[in-house]
Amino acid sequence: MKLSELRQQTPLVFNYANYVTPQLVANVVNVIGGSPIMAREIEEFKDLVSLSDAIVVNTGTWQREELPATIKLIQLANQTETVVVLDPVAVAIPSRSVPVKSLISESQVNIIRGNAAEIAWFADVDFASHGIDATGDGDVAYIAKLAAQKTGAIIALSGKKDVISDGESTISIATDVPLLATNVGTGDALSALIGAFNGDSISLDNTVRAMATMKLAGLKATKKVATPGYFSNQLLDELYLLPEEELEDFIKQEVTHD
Ligand SMILES: Nc1ncnc2c1ncn2[C@@H]1O[C@H](COP(=O)(O)OP(=O)(O)O)[C@@H](O)[C@H]1O
Ligand SMILES: Cc1ncsc1CCOP(=O)(O)O
Ligand SMILES: [Mg+2]
Repeated sequence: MKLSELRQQTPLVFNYANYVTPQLVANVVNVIGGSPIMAREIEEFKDLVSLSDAIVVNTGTWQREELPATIKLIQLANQTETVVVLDPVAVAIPSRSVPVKSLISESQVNIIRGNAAEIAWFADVDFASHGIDATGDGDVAYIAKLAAQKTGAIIALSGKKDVISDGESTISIATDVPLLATNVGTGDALSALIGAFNGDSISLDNTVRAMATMKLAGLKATKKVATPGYFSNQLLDELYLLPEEELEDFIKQEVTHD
């Protein structure tokens, strides 16, 4: 959906969040115009999925014992055709990849949002990482396309260059906003934004719009502040104030089709 539609429809975004960044994630959903809710009680899933427009599963602080509940959550979302976004934090670390493999084989994730190292794991390509961060170099457009073909999900690969691919079309936004990488949780918040923008229907365009929203708000914040602490607050303000026309112009100028 477009930004004005998002602000009108206030999509309810159910975040199965990590315990590091839920406040930032909830605020980003709120200031853009959506409505966040965080939960992890299995008894609540049926009600919450029936009320939600998007489900965002972040495995950042996941415990292995949560796997059956998470599969159940995604299966419920699949039954109601509610979009599911997966944020597979540091999935390339071998012990973390085991439950993610089960999750994607037993339930259908519609969109996977991760940094280049996380997405490279789905593409079966080596890419250097350091904990939650991607540190390597590689052909990110190729990696995103391959990951989309292997998983059947839309891939939203974030970094200096964002790439969105469904395995056929591949789209890039190469806008460098280094301060976005200084705040832990911008990736998690981006995944929730992707859920919000895809709340009415799942598409490459809606995913591009969400990625462009974070880049443009970050770019605008960078023009006003220069350090990470102020940047975090300014980013929320820029998301809150973002004019739809500016976003659509930014997309026209910055988005390239590979
Ligand atoms: N080096 C960078 N230059 C510009 N933007 C970046 C850079 N690294 C990350 N971003 C932006 O920061 C946001 C979070 O992405 P990323 O840091 O890749 O996720 P994660 O926090 O999950 O590793 C995205 O909007 C992405 O475009
Ligand atoms: C530090 C940390 N540890 C586990 S999850 C997490 C936050 C990850 O946030 P992001 O993926 O947005 O950088
Ligand atoms: Mg991340």
